[in-house]
Formats: sequence, C-alpha cells, structure tokens
Amino acid sequence: MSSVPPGPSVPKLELLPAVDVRDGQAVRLVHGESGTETSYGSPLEAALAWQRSGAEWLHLVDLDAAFGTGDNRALIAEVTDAMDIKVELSGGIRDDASLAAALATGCTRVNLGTAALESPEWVAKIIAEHGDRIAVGLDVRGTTLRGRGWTRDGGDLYETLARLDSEGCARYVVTDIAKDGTLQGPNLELLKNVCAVTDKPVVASGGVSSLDDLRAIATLVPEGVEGAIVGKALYAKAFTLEEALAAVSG
Ligand SMILES: O=C(O)c1ccccc1N[C@@H]1O[C@H](COP(=O)(O)O)[C@@H](O)[C@H]1O
Repeated sequence: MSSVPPGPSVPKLELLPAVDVRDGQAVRLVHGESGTETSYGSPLEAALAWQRSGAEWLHLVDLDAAFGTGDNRALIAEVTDAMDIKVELSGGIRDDASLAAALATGCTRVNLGTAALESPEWVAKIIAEHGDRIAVGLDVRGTTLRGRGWTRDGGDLYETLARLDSEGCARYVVTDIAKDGTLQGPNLELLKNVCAVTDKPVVASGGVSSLDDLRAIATLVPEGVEGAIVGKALYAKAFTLEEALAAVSG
C-alpha cells in the first residue's frame, strides 16, 4: 500500500476572515474606496459562516465609522456577542467613548488607524492602559500612512512605527492599500520591511488571492508575521476558509 508523502510544510499562520460593515451590510471595497462596495448580505450570517468553517479569529470593521459616515455600533456589538471565537474590531475607534464601546463588546482586541496618526498622546496612554488589547493598523500607500477612511495622508510608516514601538504597541496590522480588495497578491516586500524594524507581531492585510499567497505569507512567520486577514478571496470563493486553514496550519 502506497502512502502519499506530506507536502512541503509552512509555519502556522493565523487567519482572520474579514467582515467589513457598511450601512448594515457585509461589503468588500476595492482599494478601500467608498463607493466601490460589493454587498455580501448580513454581517452576522457572514461572521457565523466563518466561525462554522473553523475560524479562530474574526476581523470585524465598522466602515461607516472609519469613513465618518455614521456607525454600525449596535450591529458590531451584536455580531461580536454572537461569536465564540476571538474578534479584532476596527473602524472609528478614536477617543475614550468609541474605545470603551469597542472594548465593552468583549472583543479580544481593537485595531486603531486614524487615532494613531492624529492623537499620538491618547494612543500612548491607551497602549499603556490596555496592552495587547490594542493593535495599530498601519494602512499605507507606498510608505505613507493613510487615515480618515484612507483619504488623508498621515505621515511616514517607519517614523510612526518607531514611535509606536517605543510606546510599547503590542502588534501591527499592515495593509497595503494598493492591494486591498484587488486579489493581486500580498505585498511581501512591505511585510518583510516592517518585520525588519520591529520585534512585534505583524498581521498582513491586503491582496490575498490564493492559497499560494497564504503559503507565501506563512514563510514570513519566522520573520514576525503572525497572521493574515482574508477578505475578497473568501467572498469571491477563490478558495474556502477550510482549505485556507488547512494550507497554513503548520
Ligand atoms: O478595511 C477597509 O477596507 C478599510 C477601508 C477604508 C478605511 C478603513 C478600512 N478598514 C480599517 O478601519 C480601521 C481604521 O479606522 P479608523 O481610522 O481607526 O477609524 C483600520 O483598521 C483599517 O484597516
């Protein structure tokens, strides 16, 4: 009886299927641009589907709060409450009230974008208070950070990273905006460059289109990449979440 030799193994990579919420619907954007939404129905149904498929994490984004066009706070709280898995919450967490509401959902951690660019003192304070419940999203075009729904420049990636590192930021979620929602493959160079200047774990975001993309990201685990956010590829059924989890299970 012949046995199938195991394929080349890659280190385990955490996967965070994304549910981005706009106007009460689960959507995907292209390059994060408002107006490019494709709708995928109920955010709760989407989140429950990823949980049923074996996800250990959910990346849940309030896009209206990120764009400043309102918020989906009650719905986000409802989805988080329905999850038995870890939830990373982002979008519009910019002050004490929005942070308190986000943390009160019981999410595992929050992901700050604009606040890390515009309110450095507040961010330093909450990093000191909440430790690894705070991650910072470094959303970049080239090496320029973008905030306010990715519509405004917010400084240099590496200068900001050095500041946040010195303040003890626990983790970074790095998004290449040029890749986000495009199914064009992740920016591995950017991920390597970020890992080279910080010892903190990095979550990759943007561009994943195939299982090979996930395997390629997983090769960066020894350099500091901890996980990858997967959005469009799952909704477009490029692969299933079960296949993705198996591909990078270590
Ligand atoms: O995820 C997106 O597609 C996205 C698009 C445009 C803006 C923000 C987006 N997502 C995440 O939202 C937070 C930033 O929100 P804020 O600046 O803190 O209000 C960040 O995690 C982005 O990755």
